[in-house]
Amino acid sequence: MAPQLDSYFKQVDHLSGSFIERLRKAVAIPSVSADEDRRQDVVRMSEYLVSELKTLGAHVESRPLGPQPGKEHLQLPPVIVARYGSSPSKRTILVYGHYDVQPALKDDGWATEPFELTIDDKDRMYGRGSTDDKGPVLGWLNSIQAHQEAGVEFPVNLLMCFEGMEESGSEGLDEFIEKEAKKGGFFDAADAVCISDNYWLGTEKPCLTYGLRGCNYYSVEIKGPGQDLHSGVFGGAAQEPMTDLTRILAGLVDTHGTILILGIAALVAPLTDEEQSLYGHISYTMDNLYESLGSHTSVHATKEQTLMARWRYPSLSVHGIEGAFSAPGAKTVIPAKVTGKFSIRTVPDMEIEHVNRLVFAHVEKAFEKLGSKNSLRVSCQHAGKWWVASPKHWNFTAAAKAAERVFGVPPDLTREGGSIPVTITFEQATGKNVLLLPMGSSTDAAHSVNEKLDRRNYIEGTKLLGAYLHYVAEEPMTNGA
Ligand SMILES: C[C@H](N)C(=O)N[C@@H](Cc1c[nH]cn1)C(=O)O
Ligand SMILES: [Zn+2]
Ligand SMILES: [Zn+2]
Repeated sequence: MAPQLDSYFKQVDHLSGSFIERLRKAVAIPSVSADEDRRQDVVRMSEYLVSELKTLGAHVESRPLGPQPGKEHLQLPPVIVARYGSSPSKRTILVYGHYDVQPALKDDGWATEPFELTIDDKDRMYGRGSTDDKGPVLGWLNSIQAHQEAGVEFPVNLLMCFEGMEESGSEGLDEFIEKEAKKGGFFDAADAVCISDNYWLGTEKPCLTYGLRGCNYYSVEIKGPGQDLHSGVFGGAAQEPMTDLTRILAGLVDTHGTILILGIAALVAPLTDEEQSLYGHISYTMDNLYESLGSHTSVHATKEQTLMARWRYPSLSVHGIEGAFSAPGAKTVIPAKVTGKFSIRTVPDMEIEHVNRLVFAHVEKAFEKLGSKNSLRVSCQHAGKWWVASPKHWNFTAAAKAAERVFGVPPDLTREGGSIPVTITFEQATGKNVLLLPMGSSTDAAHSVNEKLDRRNYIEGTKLLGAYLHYVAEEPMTNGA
């Protein structure tokens, strides 16, 4: 099956040095979507992709999305759409990825410069965006190049959609996808969708992923004094926003991960016996978790509880406080205005608006109980829905064959604790099956300090993406295709 794959694999190995250079150039562009001052870099990253895709002979368009809602002085970064091949006799696969990254500063605790790809003696390639999501996005480009240089016919028509706001709620993308999925739109011809933007459960075994949690992201702003104050002069005389905020944040979740907001637990779909029986078969150990955590500070004692906590139950994380004193030293300041940030990862059957109502009511009641003269504003910054699909589709069968061919083991079927807000939009707008096909491993530290992608995952992952397209081309037209 898929007889030309060996030539393709050989060419990927042969080109591996230039693929790493491609990633090095991408990591060097600090395309942080959350930072207004970096918006030009996000645009520069889109231009880099356009130029690479044009060199590969793809048809490419950079589509503007207009001003950013709520920050009208800022233009949203463009969506890059591209097409490689348009043969009526081939299947058409739509792939999505994002070229923006999470913020990163060397002072956060990085061992190397975050925007310089640094490869250590174990072939770990450190750099912001290496695994999330520049490596996987470039994997598709690498795959095109290796086919060309190996003289192997590209097995499908490839449609690409690369966005620059995923780490900031995929602003503007839902409407774009809905429009382009309609008759005559750029994505109209898609037979299935593939997204490479999540991670293996461990470090050795590949995964195919059929579920994601959603994410509702909140801000709680508390303000009182007209400006920051001297705590010696005003401490005891002024009501302090930081005191109010920390008390509110402390009442959201307990040490064991239980969400303390009334009504949240009741929204979660009950666990069935059938679902419960799935977890024991997954190749995962508590040691895998400890390795990813870099510690033994887990909430749960067993792998089943841990996987369920990550995939099928909600979690609440407190992320930070804007306006609070956070530098080294001992500044005796009373901050005048502070904004706490927290998010809830949502699961079936939690609806975005219902969760919002419960959160707002909880925070407002908690603030009222404090009897403070300060003022409160609570809002949802962005929200994306959870997604669970059927893995019994030719799209998944093809990916499973590809994973086994490249890595020599059948992949695990997993869900993912993170969120990719547009996944459900692609599914609903195109009416086609969506597969998540991760490249990176559980130790990659996406969003954290020292994010990395192992050379093996990048190069074998490029083989995986290409092999998947070959097996897609061979799959019979069943299961709604
Ligand atoms: C899984 C994916 N690579 C990812 O990191 N997604 C982000 C998206 C996000 C940001 N805010 C809300 N969702 C994530 O899961 O945090
Ligand atoms: Zn991310
Ligand atoms: Zn991502």
